[in-house]
Amino acid sequence: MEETIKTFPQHTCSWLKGKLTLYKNQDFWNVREFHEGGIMAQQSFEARPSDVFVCSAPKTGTVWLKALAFAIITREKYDESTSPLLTTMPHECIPLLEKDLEQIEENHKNSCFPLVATHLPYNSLPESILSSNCKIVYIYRNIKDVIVSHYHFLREANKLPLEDAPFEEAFDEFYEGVSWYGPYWDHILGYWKASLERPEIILFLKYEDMKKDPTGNVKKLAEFIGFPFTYEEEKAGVIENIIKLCSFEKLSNLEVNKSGKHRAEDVNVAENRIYFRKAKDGDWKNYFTDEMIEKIDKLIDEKLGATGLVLK
Ligand SMILES: Nc1ncnc2c1ncn2[C@@H]1O[C@H](COP(=O)(O)OS(=O)(=O)O)[C@@H](OP(=O)(O)O)[C@H]1O
Repeated sequence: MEETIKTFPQHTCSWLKGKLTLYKNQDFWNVREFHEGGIMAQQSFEARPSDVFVCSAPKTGTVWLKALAFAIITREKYDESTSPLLTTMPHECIPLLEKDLEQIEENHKNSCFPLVATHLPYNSLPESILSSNCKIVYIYRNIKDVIVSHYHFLREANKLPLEDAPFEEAFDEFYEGVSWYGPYWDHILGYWKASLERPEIILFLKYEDMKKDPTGNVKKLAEFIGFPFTYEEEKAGVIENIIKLCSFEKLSNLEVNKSGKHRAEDVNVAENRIYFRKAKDGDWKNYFTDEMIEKIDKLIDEKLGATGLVLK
């Protein structure tokens, strides 16, 4: 498969000094390994109706959503002082469809753990997920903060200091649609259209809304994935405890997330700390010029104006 993928349209990111090459297949850009994993999942993955998919474009709040979903479904077994989230990076708590097929199959055989994560666009999800009517939770975020987050993540993952990685070039590339699992607007649009057709199986969450109203959104999430909180749990403060456990302040200060490594055995090894940067709404204001603001707002109006989604 490696050779086939090398025949796809490709783009080497010059602002990353050529350290990253993305390939385009099925209308989205990705690194070779994750395209391979996605194609393998499409060919062989058999979903179970009880599987719950945590879906997102990168840098939109994936780690947060994973931590919350994990804490919600494991809350009978663990509390905020015993949770595996205290010692394990959230990405390692939920298998990734385009990477961890074996682990997902093991979970199917040996446990009732329902969570699977993926960054795949909706149109590239394995058919069995849709025909099994699996629940899908999707998170999206203001595009400007996603661009800044994407920039820093790739810069850090490729060990480039700020002065060697021009933000303007990273912006232009993202604007042209060349981003990890991008174009970002197409990613959102795929899940958005599907959520209109099948609202009973797709829950749309927005990063900024979750920050404004964590309790309401965590309750909504728990209900949607089939693990609603009881009245007694609400009274006992279980929701607030989960929110605190999964907060940026808590997770980013844990030793595992400060000094651990994600996929330590893998070619794509990354330091856990780079998944926890600032988590601030509006950090883009420190990076965008007026011209960038105008360009991206116009693009989003064109691409997503009809949806009513607000990404500015
Ligand atoms: N617990 C929690 N709460 C709120 N926000 C959080 C949390 N953990 C991580 N973050 C911020 O999310 C951004 C990373 O996005 P993703 O998790 O989608 O990245 S990835 O796709 O898994 O690589 C990245 O945003 P930026 O800080 O703006 O870069 C992280 O800092």
